[in-house]
Amino acid sequence: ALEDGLKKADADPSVKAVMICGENGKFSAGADIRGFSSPKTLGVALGPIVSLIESSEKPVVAAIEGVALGGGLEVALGCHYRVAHAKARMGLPEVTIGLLPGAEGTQRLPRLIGVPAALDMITTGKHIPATEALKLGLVDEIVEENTIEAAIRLANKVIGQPLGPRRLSLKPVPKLPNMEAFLQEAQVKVKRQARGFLAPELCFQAVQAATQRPFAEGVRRERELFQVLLSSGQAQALQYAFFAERAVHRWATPGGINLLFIIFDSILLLSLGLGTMGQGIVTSLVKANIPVVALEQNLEYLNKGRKAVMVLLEREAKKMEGGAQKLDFHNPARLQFTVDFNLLHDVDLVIEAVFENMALKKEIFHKLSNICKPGALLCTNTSALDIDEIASATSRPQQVIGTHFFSPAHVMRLLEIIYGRHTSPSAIATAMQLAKDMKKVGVVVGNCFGFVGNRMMFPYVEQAVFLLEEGSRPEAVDQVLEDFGFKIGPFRMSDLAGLDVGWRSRKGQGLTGPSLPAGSSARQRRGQRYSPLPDLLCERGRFGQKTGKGWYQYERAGGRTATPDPWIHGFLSQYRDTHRIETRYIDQEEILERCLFSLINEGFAILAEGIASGPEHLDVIYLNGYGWPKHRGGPMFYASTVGLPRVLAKLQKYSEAHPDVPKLRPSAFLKKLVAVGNAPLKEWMSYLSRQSPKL
Ligand SMILES: CCCCCCCC(=O)CC(=O)SCCNC(=O)CCNC(=O)[C@H](O)C(C)(C)COP(=O)(O)OP(=O)(O)OC[C@H]1O[C@@H](n2cnc3c(N)ncnc32)[C@H](O)[C@@H]1OP(=O)(O)O
Ligand SMILES: NC(=O)C1=CN([C@@H]2O[C@H](COP(=O)(O)OP(=O)(O)OC[C@H]3O[C@@H](n4cnc5c(N)ncnc54)[C@H](O)[C@@H]3O)[C@@H](O)[C@H]2O)C=CC1
Repeated sequence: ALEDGLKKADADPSVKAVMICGENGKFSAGADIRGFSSPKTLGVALGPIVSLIESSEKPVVAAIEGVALGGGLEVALGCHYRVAHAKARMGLPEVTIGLLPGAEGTQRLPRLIGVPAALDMITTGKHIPATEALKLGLVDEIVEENTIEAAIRLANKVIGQPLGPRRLSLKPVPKLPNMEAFLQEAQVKVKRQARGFLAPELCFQAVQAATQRPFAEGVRRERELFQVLLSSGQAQALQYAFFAERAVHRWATPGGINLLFIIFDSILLLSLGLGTMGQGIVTSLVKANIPVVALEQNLEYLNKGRKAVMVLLEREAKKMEGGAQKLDFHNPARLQFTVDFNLLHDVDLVIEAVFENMALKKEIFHKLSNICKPGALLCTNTSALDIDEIASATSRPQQVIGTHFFSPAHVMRLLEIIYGRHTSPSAIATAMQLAKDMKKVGVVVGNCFGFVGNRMMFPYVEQAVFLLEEGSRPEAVDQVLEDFGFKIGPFRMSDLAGLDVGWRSRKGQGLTGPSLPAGSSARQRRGQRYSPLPDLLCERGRFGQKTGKGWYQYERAGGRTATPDPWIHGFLSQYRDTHRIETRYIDQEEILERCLFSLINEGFAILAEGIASGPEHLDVIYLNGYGWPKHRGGPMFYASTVGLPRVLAKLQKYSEAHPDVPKLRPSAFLKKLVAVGNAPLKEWMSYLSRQSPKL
């Protein structure tokens, strides 16, 4: 249609200029992402249309409202002038779906805004606001009122002016005094951050081509690189992740009730507990413009928490400087700190984040139930405790729900929303809306120990520790998983989070410490293999980064640079001697498969139990809360690319070698999916006789 319209306009002498706009206040979100996997649309090329726009003999002005993303922005780059609404956003996000701007964008953008800014936009895929676009020279004008009228005004003004200087393909790429050195440094940075993710590196190469070749040759290079990415499994994984993230917003209860209309504008929210999590939660709420009261148990904790929150908010305010939105956190109507429980009367929603202790949580929920107004929703940030038991301490279990944030809560996007036996649909809807307002990804899951994310994480960490017992080292295991794409491996992660957290939980479960029955075997608990290694480290005061020693050593307590620790190596070999374990060489494949396949196996068990609605939910949880590499699409998608028969065969092999490790025993659901012929991921749930009874 664009092509037809342009040709008509060119042929009609009464037409003096052309304005291109979108419908309903949006310019364009780019290509239809679903189209990339459909052979029908592969033949359609946008590049030649962009060239056609640029070569028009009549001025073409883009009127950008809402978004101009991907192919949409490339269309705008073909226009001779660009007018944007002040609230519009622009970007070339192709890299985030595993591609590069394939309609000549990598060649035009550097010619317009220079190599550093273009490289930044293209390799990160970030959306920039119109104000920034104006500063960069990406748009010619921004307006507060009617963009289309402003674009028409501009078009009328420029009729008759020479178009040559406005055709980006004819412009040289602006020179940098040190282009060579700049590009080298930029490439190193892109590679370091990409960790096996192809698209940023190929985006870089396409922009580099713009600096080295004439426009037409640069376009050819862009096309070649685009084809490489298009046929890579990584692009498919990222596009799957894009739609999976949107699919988790569509949830329904068994009766099909779906309520998502709760508005948070005037809600007063209470955050209870201002420790590590409370601080991040309060920061996120203020950022989301939700009035909040933060409550602590005494003035000492309150002042400590307030200070930490203020530091976080100052930092956030700095990041937002120059933008349209301001953080309003000095206003007591927006943020209050208190130790006065009487303020609970007025709040609409409470998020509890006190110590992880069932008796304390029950005591608090009982109090909340007595004090809060009848409609108030009571949320708990517990990471593993039973939501139903917490709800049983209240007279309104239908209004109790788990809202499991991830640390640091003002950064991590995931919010696991845990539905108890009595939780009402409107409570779920409210929590989902809260996630949306906080710009987080809410995923509704059922209630079980560890919920979804942590429950899948337990076998992964367990395998990592077993591998140490058998002969590996923390740095070897971490390296394999970091090469796979995780930002940090399990041991670095455990040092960061603090080994004492798990130790406390294991003591609570009677797996170690004074409550462990006398005469228990060192490496067995309840008939299953158990590794006391993490407990032994804790007993020696090695809690990780906070104490300067854990699975690694650090420069000081609180230090962040992990160095392999010879003490650990000696300790491990002594441990193996004590327990008569023969040290063996463990290769990378075994490390990867045992850690990942045990996690995936747990995922199948979760699906079969109806704790999550589908594999996409598990993948969204892992992509947004656990640093699973995006270009691998999440654990369940990854399993589908490896092939379920292979996952099953490997689990069977490892399970036979370690019969006392139940988490390696293949789940019945996985076996069933293999038996029906390696069903594709989209069909998995149709092989369960009862779907999501808990949702
Ligand atoms: C002709 C082929 C020739 C190819 C030549 C190469 C051209 C290229 O260089 C390649 C490209 O353009 S690739 C596409 C680049 N564009 C993007 O990545 C934008 C992705 N979308 C967004 O960021 C947000 O949805 C956005 C900011 C737009 C809106 O966010 P919201 O939070 O308001 O809404 P969402 O819930 O995200 O989205 C609403 C519904 O729209 C669907 N959707 C959005 N963008 C889409 C897109 N580009 N393709 C297909 N579906 C898309 C989205 O899935 C959601 O659907 P439902 O969940 O069913 O409602
Ligand atoms: N730290 C983490 O990475 C994550 C923790 N969680 C969960 O979040 C909750 C809080 O954890 P953290 O913030 O790490 O703990 P924390 O120990 O840093 O903070 C807990 C805070 O609760 C306050 N508190 C205790 N009793 C109180 C009472 N009666 N009234 C008001 N405040 C009270 C304490 O003074 C303390 O400031 C726990 O349930 C934990 O399992 C969930 C996700 C991640």
